[in-house]
Amino acid sequence: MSRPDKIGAAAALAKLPGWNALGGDRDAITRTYLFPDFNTAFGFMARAALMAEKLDHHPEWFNVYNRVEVTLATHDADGVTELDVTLAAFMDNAAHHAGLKN
Ligand SMILES: C[C@H](O)[C@H](O)[C@H]1CNC2=NC(N)=NC(=O)C2=N1
Repeated sequence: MSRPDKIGAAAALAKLPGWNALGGDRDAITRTYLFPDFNTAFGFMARAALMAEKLDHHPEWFNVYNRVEVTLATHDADGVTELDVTLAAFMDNAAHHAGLKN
């Protein structure tokens, strides 16, 4: 796949309410989702995983019970690209369908 162009966290965040810059010296975006329970959290992760495979673009994430912390960046571009915006928007939609609490 062709290498996507870096747009940077600030440009991505303008399109993604609810997301934040990771901070530090790394160009990445982050969001924490809270679900009713583990079942809904893991259902969300399963949907996101299938889309990640389809896009060949994968999240960094951490799950404890009903909480899923997600960080997105495009490693090949050393920062945030439109691929991250696409995956983030998909995850937001999936999270709302899964019963997002926050
Ligand atoms: C070989 C494979 O296509 C690449 O390593 C893909 C896989 N998933 C990826 N995911 C993310 N987030 N960034 C990448 O640069 C990336 N590259």
